[in-house]
Amino acid sequence: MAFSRKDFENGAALAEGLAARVATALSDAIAARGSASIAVSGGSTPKAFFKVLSGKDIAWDKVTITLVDERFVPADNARSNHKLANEFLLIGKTAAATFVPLYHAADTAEAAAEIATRETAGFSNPFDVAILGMGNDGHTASFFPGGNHLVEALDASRPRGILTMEADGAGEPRLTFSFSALQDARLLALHIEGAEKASVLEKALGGTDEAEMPIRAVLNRAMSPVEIYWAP
Ligand SMILES: O=C1O[C@H](COP(=O)(O)O)[C@@H](O)[C@H](O)[C@H]1O
Repeated sequence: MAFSRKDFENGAALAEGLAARVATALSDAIAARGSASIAVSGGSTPKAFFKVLSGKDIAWDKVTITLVDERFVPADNARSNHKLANEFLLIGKTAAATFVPLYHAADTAEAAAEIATRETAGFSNPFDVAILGMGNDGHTASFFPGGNHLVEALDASRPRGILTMEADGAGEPRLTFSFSALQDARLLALHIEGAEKASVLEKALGGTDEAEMPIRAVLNRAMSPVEIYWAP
């Protein structure tokens, strides 16, 4: 288990701190390899972080952005993570980046996952940056407790790519990067806010049952150290 935790006074300070860390990681990647890749989470937590990151003065035209996970819904759906990215991240300077969605208007989520796996293969090995979130049920990405493909999704030996996931707590069918594709990101961060998420994190750190709390896979056996960013 390798992790560090940075606590901030409030969400605004966290957004500044995490955006500065990510901007430096992306700039370092561009300097070293000529391009950079980042996978970001959706949900309600990342909005302030996205806004600060979108103002960072880096070579966004050399950056590819995708999502850690997505609902099987089009980008105009209120629950789409792509819509969240459009509104809070792909604005300002970040608009020069290339965005690669996970959702595709295929007949099935499985068909969309195959397309997304093909379209992300060129820049996800490994990601320069992956920013994970965590739900109060201990899910991260779309690794949900009770998920129909949870075992495959958490299998580190599985080829990196996108899987589908259905679970009682997930709402729509989901598309998610595999654990294998996220766990070796050069910068692997977990962004959580609020007292409840702090308690969920403590519980996760106190056990090993990944079926109960899939975030434990990341905390316990990711290849990269996990940098935890928290604010009340
Ligand atoms: O379903 C999702 O939820 C998690 C956590 O979201 P939050 O609203 O509690 O911040 C998120 O990390 C994931 O990307 C999203 O699809």
